[in-house]
Amino acid sequence: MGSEMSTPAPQGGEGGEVQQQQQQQQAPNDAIAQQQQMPLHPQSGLPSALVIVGPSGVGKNTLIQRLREGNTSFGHSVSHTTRQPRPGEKHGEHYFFTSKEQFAKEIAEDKFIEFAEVHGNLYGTSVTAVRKVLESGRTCILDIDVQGARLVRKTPLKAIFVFIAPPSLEDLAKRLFTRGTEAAEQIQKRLANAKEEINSVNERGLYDYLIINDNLDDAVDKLRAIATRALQGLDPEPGKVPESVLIEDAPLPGMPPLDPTAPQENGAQGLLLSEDPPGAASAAADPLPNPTAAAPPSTTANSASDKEAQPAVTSNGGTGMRVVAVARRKEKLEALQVHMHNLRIPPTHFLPVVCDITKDAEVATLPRIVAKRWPDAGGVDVLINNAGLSRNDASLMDGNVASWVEMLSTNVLGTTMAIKAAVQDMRRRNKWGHIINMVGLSGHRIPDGPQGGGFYCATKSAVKTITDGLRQEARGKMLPLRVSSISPGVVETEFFTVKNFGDAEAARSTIQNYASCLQPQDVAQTILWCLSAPDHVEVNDVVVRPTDQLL
Ligand SMILES: Nc1ncnc2c1ncn2[C@@H]1O[C@H](COP(=O)(O)OP(=O)(O)OP(=O)(O)O)[C@@H](O)[C@H]1O
Ligand SMILES: Nc1nc2c(ncn2[C@@H]2O[C@H](COP(=O)(O)O)[C@@H](O)[C@H]2O)c(=O)[nH]1
Repeated sequence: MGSEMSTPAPQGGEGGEVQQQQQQQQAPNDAIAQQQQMPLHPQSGLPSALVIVGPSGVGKNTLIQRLREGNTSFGHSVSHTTRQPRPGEKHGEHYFFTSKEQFAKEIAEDKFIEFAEVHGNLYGTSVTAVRKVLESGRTCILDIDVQGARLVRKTPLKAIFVFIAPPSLEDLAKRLFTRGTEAAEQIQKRLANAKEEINSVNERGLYDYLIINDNLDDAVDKLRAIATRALQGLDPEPGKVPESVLIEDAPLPGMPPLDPTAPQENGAQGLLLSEDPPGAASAAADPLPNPTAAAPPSTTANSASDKEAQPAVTSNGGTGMRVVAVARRKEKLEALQVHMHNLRIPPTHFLPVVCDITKDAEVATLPRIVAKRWPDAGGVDVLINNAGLSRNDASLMDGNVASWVEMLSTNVLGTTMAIKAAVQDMRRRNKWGHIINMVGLSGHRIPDGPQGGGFYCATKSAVKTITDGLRQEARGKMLPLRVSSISPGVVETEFFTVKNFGDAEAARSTIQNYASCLQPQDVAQTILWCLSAPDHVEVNDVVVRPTDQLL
């Protein structure tokens, strides 16, 4: 996720030095040991510290202020910073505003438990500031960035770590702009760093709690319960950070306003999911059309990221479908978004979402994202599972196990988790739509070849069985869910490039073995045909291949 988001870690120049110095900060507790009259690691029963982390503008200070209102049990460690004070900020109250030279001197004097370069300025927590609060028998609150949290984790300071996340990057951007304390350029920098900071939630063992600061009162209540534990010196409760966390992406900035007189789509929504592997496309004989597109009410599709996805996604033209395109590669989705914009498809009808379909928590969030972005849409009515990743080092005799795992988790588990998320959304609304899985010819036969496409074919056979199994399950429960699969032969997509680990030349020579290939539009048309069948007709499987493809 978020390859464009830069990291907040210092790089080069002053930042580079900071990083080196941080690395030398092997035992920040040395500084503590030298200076302490009382230990920073209180005995059990005494208050723990509370470390609050989160991207700039998420509301950390607001929450801390609300927590401390009328409650003297919580103290705030005042940090040092080299950034300029904002209007109204007071030295010694909001920060100790310090010159770079003074900050460097204090680093050399081992004054800090942790310090880091954040958004271009230095920030640090002094031992004295923390001790001052602890000595008064209160819980000390540290409001620090991710790098600082990692460093504090290594000290003996007994603390509970809480990550505050925004409901979406869009909300975060709004908050920073509304706060109005930074210039646009600084806001862009903070937003660019936010994605990486949010990703730190997935670092095992870094945080004890995750709070999404959506409704402020709810977030304050949650923080108060955690802070009370810290005050009582209790250990954090286990399992309070989900295994994987996805925060919805912000829309692309800078799109020109749409022409209000341009014709508008209307109607259905659906998801288009695609495999979107880090490289390109795949296997022996029948690559999947990378984009699979469209459907009525709400369509979600995985692996909608490739250029080839465009015809499929844009095939919603004239059908009134609203399409959610889901893929791992943000830059591909952005290109698709620009393309849709140029086609005058309004944001009400096309929603790109970055999501790794091998991550259960991310996939499970998709219907919630659709509901939030398109509250009028109801939910997901159509799911198109396009996941189809193949690797050329996956022979059954001596293949790479990592490639087997990658194919299995993308093609089989990704598809199944997406089905579960879509079906649960349909059940919640008691509105049953259509699920279309891309099986491919590989789900029906194994092509010849010394490289061996057997494992890929096994995953596609599994998708075929899952398609049939889902239909049986729906029938058994008397649900009017329609389940179809499409089995294309060779389609000209990135499939072979991914299969060859990005080697475009190898991909080209594979494609040249075929006089002609299917184009993504051909597959998109087949999808539309399945969807257009009257309610009492369920297309089960459509095999479609280039006229001159033999096997
Ligand atoms: N739940 C919320 N809903 C809407 N707005 C909020 C919410 N929480 C905080 N805000 C607003 O968001 C803005 C940023 O909040 P705040 O200054 O507390 O963020 P912060 O995380 O401390 O930022 P920084 O790290 O830059 O110091 C403020 O204008 C605040 O009023
Ligand atoms: N590592 C540290 N990070 C800190 C400290 N004090 C604040 N911060 C973080 O910096 C950003 C920006 O703060 P702002 O006041 O300029 O908006 C924010 O996210 C804080 O969490 C510190 O002592 N160490």
